[in-house]
Amino acid sequence: MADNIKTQEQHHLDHVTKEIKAAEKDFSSKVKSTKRDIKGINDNFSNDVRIKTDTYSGMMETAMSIRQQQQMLAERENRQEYAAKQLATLTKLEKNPYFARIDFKENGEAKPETIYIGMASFTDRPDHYLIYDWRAPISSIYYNGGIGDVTYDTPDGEQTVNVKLKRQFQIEGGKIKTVFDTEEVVGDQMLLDALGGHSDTKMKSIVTTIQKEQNKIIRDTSSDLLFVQGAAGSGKTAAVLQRVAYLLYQYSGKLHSGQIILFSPNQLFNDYINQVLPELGEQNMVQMTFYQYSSHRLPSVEVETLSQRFDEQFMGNARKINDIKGSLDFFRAVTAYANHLNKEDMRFKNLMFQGKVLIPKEKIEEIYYSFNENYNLRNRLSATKESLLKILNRKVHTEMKKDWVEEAVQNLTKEDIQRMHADAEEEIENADKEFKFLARQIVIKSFRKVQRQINRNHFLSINNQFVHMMRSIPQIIDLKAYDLTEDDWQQVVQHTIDRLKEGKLSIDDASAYLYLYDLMTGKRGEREIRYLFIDEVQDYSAFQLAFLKFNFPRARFTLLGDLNQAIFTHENSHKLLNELGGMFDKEKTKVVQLTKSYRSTAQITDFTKEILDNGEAIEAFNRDGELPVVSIQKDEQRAIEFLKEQANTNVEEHETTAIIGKTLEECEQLFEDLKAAGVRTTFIRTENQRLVNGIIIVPSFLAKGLEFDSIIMWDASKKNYADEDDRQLVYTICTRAMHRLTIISVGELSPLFDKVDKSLYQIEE
Ligand SMILES: Nc1ncnc2c1ncn2[C@@H]1O[C@H](COP(=O)(O)OP(=O)(O)OP(=O)(O)O)[C@@H](O)[C@H]1O
Repeated sequence: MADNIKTQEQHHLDHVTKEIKAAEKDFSSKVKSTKRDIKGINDNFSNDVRIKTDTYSGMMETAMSIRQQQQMLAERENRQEYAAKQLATLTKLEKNPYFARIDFKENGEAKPETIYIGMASFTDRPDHYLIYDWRAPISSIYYNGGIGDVTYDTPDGEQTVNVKLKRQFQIEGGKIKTVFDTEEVVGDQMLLDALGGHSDTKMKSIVTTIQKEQNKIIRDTSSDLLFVQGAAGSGKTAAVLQRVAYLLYQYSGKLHSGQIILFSPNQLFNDYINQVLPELGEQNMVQMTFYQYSSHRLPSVEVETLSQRFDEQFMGNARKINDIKGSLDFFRAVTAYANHLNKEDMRFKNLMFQGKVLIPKEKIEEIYYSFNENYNLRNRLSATKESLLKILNRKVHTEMKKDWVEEAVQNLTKEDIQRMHADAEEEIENADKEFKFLARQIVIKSFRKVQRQINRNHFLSINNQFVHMMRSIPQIIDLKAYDLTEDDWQQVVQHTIDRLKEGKLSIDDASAYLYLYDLMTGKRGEREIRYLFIDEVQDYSAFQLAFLKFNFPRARFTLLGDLNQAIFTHENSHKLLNELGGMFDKEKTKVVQLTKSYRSTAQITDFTKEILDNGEAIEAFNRDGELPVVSIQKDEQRAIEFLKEQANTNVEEHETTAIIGKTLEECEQLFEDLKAAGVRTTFIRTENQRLVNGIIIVPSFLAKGLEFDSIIMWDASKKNYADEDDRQLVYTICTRAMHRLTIISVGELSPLFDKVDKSLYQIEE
């Protein structure tokens, strides 16, 4: 790049920096002055508010002046908050104001216009933009095309401009480090620089190098369902996080981060991504795992954890039944079953008081079915509750006459009695009335528990209902279509019942249980949430997705997945797309494919794609590295020795290294063995831990969505990965590597690597 261009650009940068600094000064003094104002208002509160409480008008005047003070305070606080936010943005901008410049001509205009694009917009006077936010409509030019005609979306429809110049910058500490002009969409060189760095325990934003396909995902505002099917490392997670930032910008003032929810594969992943949005100047959305969502709603049930789910082997009939439980057929069956409860079969529990039946379940059932057919489950339940509360009220009188109440009245202390009167403000006329008053208070107080039980639907017997539903399924679903007999089904149901008796549910059963409960109680779902994201959607069943749709009825869905990385649902995940089709309006469904893999070197991507049966479509990004190493060692001791050497090399080269084992137990053993061999590692046992630098050991099911400079796959032997079912798991493990992949096998290598061309890796024996 000619020096004079760099000089000119530095000149421009100096000017922009100067303006930013001036604005910073301005906002900084605004923050200070509003702080002073707020302190002043608080200090002078008693002086400024004229307290007059003698007369009605005096009281009114006092109330008005308090209100005025409060309004003033709120207004100053808003101003201070705004100024502080602006100041924070400017401080960030000052360090790195922009990363690109575009010169373009709009239709019919003679002179090209120049814009600079950065992390936030900045104007030195109204409507005079020195920097455009990367999310502004015009900034799409940068992501959508190279030199020549480029089309982008504006609030008024599509626009085409003719791009004359596309310039990219790397700026550090107010100085331009590099400038380069490119003809491409986003230059490979810039992407190479971004991808060539070392991984971190926290994911970073990709704003400067967003790819065209990713930009489509980020800026989509028209789909109710956006389904992104992308290869490992194709930037699904990255795109979705920038999408959240985009939506918050686009709908600023109307949408806040609490209305966006992200379902992620595990807690470790949540921790890994939680810096991206703050880095982009936005707040994090709500993040949870499906397990957390289910177990939070079922506090008295132990829902199967990730690790337990992973260890569960479904064979033969159990597998077919699991397929049913995850299907849309089953979702519809639960819905149909709940509908029939409007007529019969609702299960109830007695309402108890002091160990005795207060309102028997037969009575509750009678009330429940006394309402006419037009009632639905929701208003049938609320009408029943109303009746039960009335009955409870009527029972107060009878209960007051019981011995225990008389005794309780006699045992009341003076303070108790005073307190009861203070609450009720009733006059004492004579001893009899006084006794009745106190007895009534005592009964009402002890009935409160029953009242709470009524309000919280505790008279419904969800466990019995769930069991009854499971038993009734053969009448609703044609089991033959799933190659199962009724006996097969009832056997598995018995297992579920036994589990439930111990207070446990599998994650699939928990979804059905919750859905049934929601229908029984007429729950309408969480209406606040406007956008729902699911990462690693291939590990969800169609049932779970339909359940989430039911629970978040006003949310638009963005689903990200890689059918090749289904580690829980296996082959079944391929049906998912079809089933999804039925849940959303076709017109408002968009499917985007991302085939280029950015995470790994070309050598690693070329190797990993051959593990798959249908990996041809995956395209490696042109970043060079070493060939993956496959090391087959005779016995465990030699394998540990090799592992130790490799781990030491990685540490010397400052690479973050993850040793990924298949199961938790295997990792535990390896951790002990390595400790004995003098290798320091951190063992990630649960998803609640944090990622740390250095060497970590992590079980395969917790490695989802994560990445590391270097991956060592531990024990890729035939005995460990014999099953065809493990193909996707092996692919998921190997694709976590950015720069280096080492596969160690104790004994014969898994046949899942048989298809990989020998020229794509280096073998060490
Ligand atoms: N446009 C881009 N510019 C720079 N880096 C990118 C870009 N797209 C993706 N990356 C990087 O590639 C890596 C993989 O991205 P990400 O984790 O989002 O992929 P993914 O599709 O979610 O992968 P997986 O399904 O394997 O978990 C990350 O380090 C991400 O920052």
